[in-house]
Amino acid sequence: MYNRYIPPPKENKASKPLQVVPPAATLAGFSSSKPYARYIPGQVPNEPEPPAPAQRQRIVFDDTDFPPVDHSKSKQAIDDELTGTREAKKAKKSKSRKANEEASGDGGESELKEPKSRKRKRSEAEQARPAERQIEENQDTEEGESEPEPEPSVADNTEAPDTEPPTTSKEERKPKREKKKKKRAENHLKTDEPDAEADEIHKRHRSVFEKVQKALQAKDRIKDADDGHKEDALDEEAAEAEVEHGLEPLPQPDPVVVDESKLTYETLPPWLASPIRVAPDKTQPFTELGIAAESSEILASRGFKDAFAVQTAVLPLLLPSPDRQGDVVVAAPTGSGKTLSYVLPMVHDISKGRVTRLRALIVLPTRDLVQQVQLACEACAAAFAVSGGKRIRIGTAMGNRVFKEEQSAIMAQEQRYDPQGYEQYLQKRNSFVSLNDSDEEDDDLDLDRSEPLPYHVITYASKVDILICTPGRLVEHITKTPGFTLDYVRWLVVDEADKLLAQDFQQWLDIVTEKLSMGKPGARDFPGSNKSGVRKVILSATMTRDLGLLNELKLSRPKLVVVEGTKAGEQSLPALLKEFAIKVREPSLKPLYLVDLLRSKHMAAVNQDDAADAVSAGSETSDSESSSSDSNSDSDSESGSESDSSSSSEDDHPRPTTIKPSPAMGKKPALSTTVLIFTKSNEAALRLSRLLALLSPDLAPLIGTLTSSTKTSRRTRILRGFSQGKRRILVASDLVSRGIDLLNLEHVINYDLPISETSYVHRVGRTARAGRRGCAWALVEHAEARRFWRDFAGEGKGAVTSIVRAGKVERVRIGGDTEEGEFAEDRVREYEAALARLAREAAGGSGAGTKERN
Ligand SMILES: Nc1ncnc2c1ncn2[C@@H]1O[C@H](COP(=O)(O)OP(=O)(O)OP(=O)(O)O)[C@@H](O)[C@H]1O
Repeated sequence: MYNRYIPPPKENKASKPLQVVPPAATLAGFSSSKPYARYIPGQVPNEPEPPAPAQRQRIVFDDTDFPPVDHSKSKQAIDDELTGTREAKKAKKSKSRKANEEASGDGGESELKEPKSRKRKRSEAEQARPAERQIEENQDTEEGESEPEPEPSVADNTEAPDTEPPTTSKEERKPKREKKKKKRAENHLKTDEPDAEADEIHKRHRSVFEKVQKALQAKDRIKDADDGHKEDALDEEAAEAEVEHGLEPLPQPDPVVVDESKLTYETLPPWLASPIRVAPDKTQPFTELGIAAESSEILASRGFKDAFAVQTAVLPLLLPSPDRQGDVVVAAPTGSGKTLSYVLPMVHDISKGRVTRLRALIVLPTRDLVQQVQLACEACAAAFAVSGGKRIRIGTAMGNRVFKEEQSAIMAQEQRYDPQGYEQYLQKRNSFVSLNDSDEEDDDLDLDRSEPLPYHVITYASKVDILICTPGRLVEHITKTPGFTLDYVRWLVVDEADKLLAQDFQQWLDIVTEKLSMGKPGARDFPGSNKSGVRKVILSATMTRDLGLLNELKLSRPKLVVVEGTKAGEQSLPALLKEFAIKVREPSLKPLYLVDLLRSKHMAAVNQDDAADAVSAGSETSDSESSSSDSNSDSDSESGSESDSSSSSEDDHPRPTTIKPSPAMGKKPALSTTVLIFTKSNEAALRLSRLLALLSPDLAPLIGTLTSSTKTSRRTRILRGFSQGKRRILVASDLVSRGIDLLNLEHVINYDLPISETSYVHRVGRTARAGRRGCAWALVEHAEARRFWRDFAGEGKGAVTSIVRAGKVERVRIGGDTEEGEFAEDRVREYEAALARLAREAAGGSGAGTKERN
């Protein structure tokens, strides 16, 4: 807020060239749509000087170019002072000139030039004075000084002053000002050195100019850096915002350079420091890796023709070999085939036995993953049953049924004739009843309460060789299921290990490792070899770097397998994944950006070429089969959705297939590809899927919603519909971000950004699996731009991402109906109406915002 003094044009006064600078380059804090004049020191015009423009000008000065002036004085006082100063200076200069002439003996040539340039400088100084005054005023305001308001501009009264009216009246201020003037005049007279006061002011000017120059330089630097991605740089506004406040950049300490190689070798144990590396594109026939030809054929018929890279490295470590074998830790990208890498050798080993005992535990964090791994186990069990091996029985424990049902599905009880044992049982029971005289019923222990027949005892036996489970349910069986024992277990697999280790559900790991450390002699012997013990296989696409957590697993002679090109702590994305970022300019209209993306040309099938080959493992389910099973499973009741966990449950599970047009739809679907949209919460997923259906009714039948509260049977139905191409859009919370294998999924959209790099890797890793192509999209709001580019994309200042990718995240402009990216009014109205309807539905109890519809 200041008054501007605009000097009248001065005729016949040569001035330094004025360069018109576009408004974008205005000083911080000076915003104007008009161009302003800029003084370029040292630049001499070739053409005759144009007359000074009559309009108002902004002038940028070089602080060395004019003498400082006390702007609090009247014009007359300034002129007087300048004359005095000039005369004093003249005298001083002629003195020094004389001295110079004497010293240099140049014959007075410089004397001829000097008056001209001095004259020009003075003329500019006079012209510049008002602007200089403005800058000083600004500084004064910043410093909190209460300098008196300057007199209104002499030259320009047309522009109303920006300043607030002063709190004291002019009459009151006048005497004060006059006093000051007098004092200054006295000082001026008193001192023999008239430049002293001027020097002081000069210093202040210099400090202001230095600040201004620094701000300009900082702005130029940022502008230069941004030039590369000018148009679509999502973070450019954030960077500009830094400069616009006129803040000087604070001095920053030099970044600490971490010597990773040194760290790796000095601080990591050898097995972590020197992993086994495998090229990501390596493949090898299963027969070359020690799998019998007969079994390999069955595997091929199920879609597993050759071993994937990670399998070529892990199988030799886990299949029987004369070497001393140890535990295996696998850190490989999403969709690289980690599941088969442990299931194959495990089933191979167990199928050599005869008796069914619990030999293997596979621990996973979610029910969906349990079901998925069950499918892989079933496929491998079939492959090894042909070569005279035992048909492996596979069970699940994940809490999707009442506990008693689960108990009887994994444990069998028999009555065995044993009079002596029966006697002992009676004694034990009597002492137990007298000690715990309680009527309390505990349904969970029903199995234990079964009465033996007279002269018989009850014995328990495992119904399954492999138990695939969630950690919580495993602990329940260990503590509550009679006869459930880990004594014979010789395989422990922890998949999605970083998640399971970070969240120690019911101290599951302590309980399990304790049980595994005990055992009867010979119970853990591997058939056909002299080896004994528990083999541990630990896997994740985002393996933890926390040695403390890894130590809890009590690994024995571990080996680490990683995919080439990654270092300790890095997480690779699938090689055929392409990533895109869309700038959301108007966050309140974000759903419209999503609609536009779904409608854009980018939402096309990306695997059409190889679609015919892509029918994946075990995808025998035909459309007719699936539609009949679909109608059977329409009930949302959870109980009874699985009759026997040890039997094959293939019909209940989604099958990865290529996209087929659904006969039910009978016409070309509104979307030619498949999309998984991630939101930040269950509620957000439910709301977005409803909103999407309201905004694009033709997409409504294709949309499915998956949240952590979706019942298992409904979840299964939705996933099956998706893999059959009936549903093409899944809106989900992070529930499905880990492990879930939807082979026909081609696009992942991060509608809400994930909370961490790890979460980003798992989310986008739902596509581009098993050597197929896929695309990941992120809708990035302005406020999220910095985090997205730095943490996820690994671009820009201070990028610290641990994500390793083949390419770069591409910027794509999508959203809006006009050139400028604005949405047409009718679309905005339509959106607002949809929102209002959503609100009404939620308030009216139809629960659109919270209830699952699809
Ligand atoms: N050798 C193979 N040949 C063909 N397909 C395979 C092979 N191995 C695995 N697959 C398929 O690749 C897909 C991904 O495998 P899998 O689910 O094991 O990946 P993953 O590495 O565990 O991924 P995530 O880390 O996301 O859990 C599955 O559909 C699986 O059937």
